[in-house]
Amino acid sequence: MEDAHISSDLVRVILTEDQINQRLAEIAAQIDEEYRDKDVLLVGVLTGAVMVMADLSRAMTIHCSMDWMAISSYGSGTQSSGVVRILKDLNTDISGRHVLVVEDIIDTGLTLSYLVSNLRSREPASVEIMTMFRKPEAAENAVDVKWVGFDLPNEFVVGYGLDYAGKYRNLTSVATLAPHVYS
Ligand SMILES: O=P(O)(O)OC[C@H]1O[C@H](OP(=O)(O)OP(=O)(O)O)[C@H](O)[C@@H]1O
Ligand code: HPA
Repeated sequence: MEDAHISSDLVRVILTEDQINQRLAEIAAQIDEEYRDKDVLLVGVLTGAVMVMADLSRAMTIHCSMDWMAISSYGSGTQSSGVVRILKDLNTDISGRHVLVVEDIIDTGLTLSYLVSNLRSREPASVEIMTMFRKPEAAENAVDVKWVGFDLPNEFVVGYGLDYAGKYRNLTSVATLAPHVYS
């Protein structure tokens, strides 16, 4: 029977829970300022953004609404399939609304470039992006991101919403996985 504790599968912690919380507080203060006089709709991208949406929204002190989309490009592995699909659309009509997309990670940037052009076609008052993590390759699919928590090295990481094969999302830090996990 494999060890049920997540920690036995980790090699290196890249970001601690404290670092994540501190950065979230800084970003939440900037978002408060930006949307002080606007009715902002936070759009979380399922499933990975659940953690950042919950923590960011509670670090904010202004009113906000929330909605969710599910988009898939990764299947169950570590490589983007390159094909982006909407699995669940918004419940909200965003025409004339100020939309802030909340993401866990921008890796290739494919998911967000598709999502942002899709949202813009619905004629919102504005669309901005907040992502907790960003990988170097994101620069290739130019998406204009207003708030980035952390720039990460180009390796596969898990935790704080990020999964491998559906697991590790509930890790409170961000870490790399041991080779035995992939074999
Ligand atoms: O910039 P990209 O290369 O497109 O990658 C980023 C996307 O990949 C992950 O989603 P995934 O499709 O794995 O779904 P999940 O959130 O349910 O894990 C992540 O949550 C982003 O939405
Ligand atoms: O490094 C990653 N980890 C988990 N999910 C991801 N989706 C894109 N990049 C990653």
